[in-house]
Amino acid sequence: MDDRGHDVAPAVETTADEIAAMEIRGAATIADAAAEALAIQAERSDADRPDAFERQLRAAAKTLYETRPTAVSLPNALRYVLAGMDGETVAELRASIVDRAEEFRRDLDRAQSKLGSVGANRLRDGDVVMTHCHSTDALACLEAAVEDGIEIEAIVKETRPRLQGHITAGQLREWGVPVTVIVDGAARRYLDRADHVLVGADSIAADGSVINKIGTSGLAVLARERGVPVTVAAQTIKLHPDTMTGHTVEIERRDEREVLDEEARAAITDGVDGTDDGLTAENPAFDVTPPRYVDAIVTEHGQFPPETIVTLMRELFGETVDEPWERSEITG
Ligand SMILES: O=P(O)(O)OC[C@H]1O[C@H](OP(=O)(O)O)[C@H](O)[C@@H]1O
Repeated sequence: MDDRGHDVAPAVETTADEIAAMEIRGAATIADAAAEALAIQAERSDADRPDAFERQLRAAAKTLYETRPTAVSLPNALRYVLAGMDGETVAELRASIVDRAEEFRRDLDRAQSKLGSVGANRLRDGDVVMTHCHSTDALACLEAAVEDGIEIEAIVKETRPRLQGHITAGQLREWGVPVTVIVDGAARRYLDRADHVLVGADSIAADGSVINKIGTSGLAVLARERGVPVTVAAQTIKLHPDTMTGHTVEIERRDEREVLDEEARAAITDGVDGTDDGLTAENPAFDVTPPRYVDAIVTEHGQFPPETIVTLMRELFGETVDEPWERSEITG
């Protein structure tokens, strides 16, 4: 039994804890880790009957699902792997989950590199690209451009509160791309030098809204004002099936200490008598960028104006929202 009351393998619990603590982070990376964790659960299951095995797998999926609410790649991954569970015996069920998870992880990799080539086509020699946060999908576009010999430069927003822009800067420097790191508040000033804004996504809604790291929507509005095109790099695993029937995407609120740690709080409240309950910090991790501020969503199936993404969603999911991230209950 884990802390959450689920009967799951300790390795699954560890993965769940790492996702919650953002040691494993980024929508695609989370999906990959979740699929791997389900395979580990299958391999290590001590169930002696098929129904017990299935229950354990669903409990593992639930443990992983309850970690973070915004990136739809997580439930999409879990549903896809669970939907492949098939067989009459524990051994058959186990093999089906392990194979399905492997297939999922392979496809995820392939989708990202295909998306990278599509995105690289938008870039030209000498282009300056402004980034926000750290997105492996966005970086795949820049990597493909570098591999094609296109000379680019990057302006990297540091991305408070967790400074994930530093990861982007490190990766780009490894590829030899000149990088200028700026504070988030400097974006408008530096957009004058940018030819593109390129970001990732945690979820894409059916109306083409992009849910991504907090600060993305402000950046997109500024980019529109400056006439700089905004490109969103997002594999189709980021398409949110529930939004096709009018559901909204939950925005994760993280601990206020990421914004205001104890030392900073103490410095502000220095001189205030007793506990200062009047000082709070808010920490929404994501925001929603309306489709009118986005020029293109780049996927492994090509690039789309955001308003047309629903057509791709219908093609992939069908009217019943079954494919390719097949529906099946995460809980038993
Ligand atoms: O899937 P990839 O492109 O790697 O990342 C997509 C998005 O996931 C991240 O969220 P967080 O850092 O997990 O909160 C960022 O918002 C990033 O743009």
